[in-house]
Amino acid sequence: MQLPFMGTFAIDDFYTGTRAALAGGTTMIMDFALPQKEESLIEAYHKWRAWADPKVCCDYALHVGVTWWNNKVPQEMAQLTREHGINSFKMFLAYKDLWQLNDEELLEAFKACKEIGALAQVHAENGDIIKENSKKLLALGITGPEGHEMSRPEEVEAEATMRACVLANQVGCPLYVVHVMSKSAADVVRAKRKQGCVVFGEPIAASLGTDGTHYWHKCWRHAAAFVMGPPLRPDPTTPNYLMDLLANGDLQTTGTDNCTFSASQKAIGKDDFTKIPNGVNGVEDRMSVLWEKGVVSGKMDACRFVAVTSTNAAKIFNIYPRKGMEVHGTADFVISGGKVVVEDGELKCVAGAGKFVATLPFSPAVYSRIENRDRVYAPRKVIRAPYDGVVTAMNVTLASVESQIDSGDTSGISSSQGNSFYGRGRRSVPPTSTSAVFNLHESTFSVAGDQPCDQSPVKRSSIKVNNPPGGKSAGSFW
Ligand SMILES: NC(=O)NCCC(=O)O
Ligand SMILES: [Zn+2]
Repeated sequence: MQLPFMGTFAIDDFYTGTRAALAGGTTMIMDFALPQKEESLIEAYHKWRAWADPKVCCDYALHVGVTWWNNKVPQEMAQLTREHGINSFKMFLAYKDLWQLNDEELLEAFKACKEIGALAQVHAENGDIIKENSKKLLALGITGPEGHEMSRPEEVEAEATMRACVLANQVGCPLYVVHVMSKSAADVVRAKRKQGCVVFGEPIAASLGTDGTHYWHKCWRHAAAFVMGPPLRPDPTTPNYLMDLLANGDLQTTGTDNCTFSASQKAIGKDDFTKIPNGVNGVEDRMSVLWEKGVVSGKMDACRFVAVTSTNAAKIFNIYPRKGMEVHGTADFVISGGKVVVEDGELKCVAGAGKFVATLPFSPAVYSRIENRDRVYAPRKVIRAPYDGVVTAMNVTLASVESQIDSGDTSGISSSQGNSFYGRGRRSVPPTSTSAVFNLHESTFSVAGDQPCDQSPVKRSSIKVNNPPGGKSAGSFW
């Protein structure tokens, strides 16, 4: 609501926006407080509270954006979590030169979230690629809304989604992917969840209800109305696909990213698609779109509808159980905070009646698995008896080794020296043990065939290793 963005302000403010939410059956919203570069996160939070508190008609909470990085930012994040009821932070992989963080900053932000029990959220698109593609398209004379989608196709969203999942997983941070707009990005979320990552995916009313073919509409005003980031996808099977994933549990919640601009605001970009303010509506329509495309279509039952529109988000953002709502398909009556605010289609909401809802850190729905993983997968050292054999003296030269061998004194030479590059021809070194038994568990292993501790008189032919001991790994270690 009223987001300052791309040279203007989103046209829904906290009054009209929350009024619309209630009219559609939504009794609490979560908005984003997004600091400008270098602006204090705490100041941005207070600014949004001052905008919202006198105007909201329903309850609301805030996510705060981490739109730039220095060593003060994690301190402010911790303070927001401790003192101001913020338990989620949004990081942008897009909007280069405005809000975009690089990978190093993302890692720091993810580490900070984990430390304070917050949920990391990402806007997943590769801003560097978008910048490059936009330049090319504009140079080709493609200035209309279709250029918006062409500059940031599915792959650009999927890459950033994958990168965010990997970075977050590497530091054990739970991740929430906002506005999942494409089949490819949804597939990444699904695959990462199957691999055990703690990641949640949120399609929105727009991506579930319509598609990106509108960007090619002949009426500029019509096409521009659909411009948002990441874009709606021209593949018309996308909404059904996302709904199926939502129905079967691969995606978890539904948002809107409600960020509306009038036609005249969109027209800031009438000659250049990169200047069209990004954002679409949805806060009033979300429940109806979900009911129609989710339940009436037969993809999900009423209980799953409640879960994906309300309960799952409440659990993830640690404000469950606190809300209760009975629905009859459309919002004939809406009760918010014990008061009837919609009765027979008539809105009876009051500005300032909503209250700020603090969100506490370490949401059990998010952190119980993280804590379990940390405990089970914690790196552990192998407990073993100390090595009590010979240790090679450092700075041993070839000459000194050879003179020791010639004199028959091999006590100071480790077996690895004996079989080193220089030692290959000297198999006449007398074995210190006559046993031919070879304990692979206690040896190091050379794919070249020679065992560094091999003192058996039996000369072995080379060993071809197709599979390393312990099996193959998908990683790079082997
Ligand atoms: N999504 C969008 O186009 N506008 C709102 C800002 C953002 O989250 O990207
Ligand atoms: Zn976003």
